Amino acid sequence: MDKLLIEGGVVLSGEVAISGAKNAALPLLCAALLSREPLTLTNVPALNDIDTMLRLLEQMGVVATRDTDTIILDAAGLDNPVAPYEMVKTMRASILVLGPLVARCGEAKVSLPGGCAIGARPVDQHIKGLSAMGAEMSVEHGYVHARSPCLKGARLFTDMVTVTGTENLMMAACLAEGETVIENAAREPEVVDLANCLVAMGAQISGAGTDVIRIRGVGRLHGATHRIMPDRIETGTYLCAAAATGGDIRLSGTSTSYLDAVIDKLMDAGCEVDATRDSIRLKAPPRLNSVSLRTAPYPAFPTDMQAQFMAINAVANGTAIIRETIFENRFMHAVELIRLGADIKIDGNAAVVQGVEKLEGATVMATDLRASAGLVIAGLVARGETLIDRIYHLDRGYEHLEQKLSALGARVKRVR
Ligand SMILES: CC(=O)N[C@H]1[C@@H](OP(=O)(O)OP(=O)(O)OC[C@H]2O[C@@H](n3ccc(=O)[nH]c3=O)[C@H](O)[C@@H]2O)O[C@H](CO)[C@@H](O)[C@@H]1O
Ligand SMILES: C=C(OP(=O)(O)O)C(=O)O
Repeated sequence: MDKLLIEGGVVLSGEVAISGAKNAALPLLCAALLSREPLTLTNVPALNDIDTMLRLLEQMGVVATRDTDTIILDAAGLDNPVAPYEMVKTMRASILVLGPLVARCGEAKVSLPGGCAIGARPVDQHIKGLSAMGAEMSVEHGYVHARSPCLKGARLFTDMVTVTGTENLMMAACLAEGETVIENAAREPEVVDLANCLVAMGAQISGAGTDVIRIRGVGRLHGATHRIMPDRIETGTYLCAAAATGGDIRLSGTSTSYLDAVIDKLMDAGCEVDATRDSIRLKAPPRLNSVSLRTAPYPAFPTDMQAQFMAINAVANGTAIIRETIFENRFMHAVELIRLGADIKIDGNAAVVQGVEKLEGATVMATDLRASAGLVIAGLVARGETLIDRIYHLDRGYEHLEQKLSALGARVKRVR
C-alpha cells in the first residue's frame, strides 16, 4: 500500500493550478444518466473517485470517452439501473445515481454507499424525498430499491441541510411531472454548478444557491457541454499548507468566490490574501495566530476544511476551539496530530487546540480524505520525517498531490 513520506521544514513558495472540484464532478457525472444525448464535461479532475464513478456508470450501460480532463458520457444505452455494493462501498457520492435512475428508468437498485468514515451518514432524506415524489421506496439487504413509472412534482422539506440529498432530488425532479420545490435546500456552490449544467441540458430550475429550489419537470433533457467549477476545498487545503509553513504561494484556476469563510479565518490568522478573478496569492507570517471556528452548511465554514485548520492551529500562537456540527465522528485526525506532538483535547463535538512551537515527524495513519490533508499539512511543518500510511484516501480527492506540493518546494514522495 502506498504511503507518503514528507520531510518537513520547507517554507512553501511558487505557483500551482487548482483542479476541477471532486464534489461538483461526481454529481455532474450522474446527471448524464438523465439524458439519451451525450453530456461533455471539461476540467474533470483525475481522481480515484472519478474512476470509481465512471466504472459504476459504465456497468449500467453508459459509454464514457475520456481525453485528458474532458469526459463525454453517452447514456443512450442505459439498461442496468443497478449500483452494486462492490462498486459503491468506497464512495458516498454513488448514492447520486439513485435520483437520475428512477427518473429516467422508472426503477433503481442502489447499494447503501460507503465513503469517508466520518459519521453514520444515512440516506433517509433522499428516500423521503423520492417517496414524496411518488416513488415506492424500500431498503432490503443493504440496497435501496426505488420504483416509479412517473415521478410527480412535490413540495419537499429535508430535516437537515444535505448536499447530496439536494442534488439527488433536484436531478430526479428535472424529469418529474409538474413542479417540485425543495425547501431547506443546500446552498453549496457544487449544487449551483450542477443546476447550471442541468439548465444547459434543458432543465427548468430556479433558486439554486438559495434554500428554496424550484424545478419544473420537462419531458426530456438534451446533451450539453459544461466546465466543472474549481475545487474550493483543494484551494483551501493549499492555502492552509502555505499558511502553516509561513509560505508565499499563488494558486491559479481558482478564486476566492466560494471561500469567504475560509479566507476570513486565514486573514484572522495573520495571512495576507490577494485575489484576482482566477487566482489567489497568500503570504503568511512566520507564525500564525490561532483561529477558532465552527463548521456549518455553506456559506459558513466548511466541514471539509476542519482538519486542515486543526493542523494549522496545532502550530499557531494561542488556543483555538474547533466545533464540528455536521458529522459526529470527524475528529479522527486529532489523535494522529497528537502523535506528531500537537496539544489537542476533544470534548464532544469540540476540540481545544493549544498551539505548540514545533511538531516532530512520526508515522501516522490517514483515516479519511480531509483528515489525511490535515496530516499532510502537519507533516510539512514537522521537524524531520513524517510517514503517512493509507494515502488511498488522498487519492480519492487530491489530483497530483505530490507533484503540486513539490512544485511549491515541499520535500514529499510516495513510497511503498
Ligand atoms: C460527495 C460530496 O459532495 N460530499 C460532501 C457532501 O456529503 P454529503 O452530501 O454526504 O453530506 P450531507 O450534506 O448529506 O450531510 C450533512 C449531515 O446530514 C446527515 N444526513 C444527510 C442525508 C440524509 O439523508 N440523512 C442525514 O442524516 C449526514 O449524516 C450529516 O450529518 O456534503 C458534506 C457536507 O458539506 C461534505 O463533507 C462532503 O464532502
Ligand atoms: C467527505 C468527503 O467526501 P465523501 O462525501 O465522498 O465521503 C470530502 O470530500 O471531504
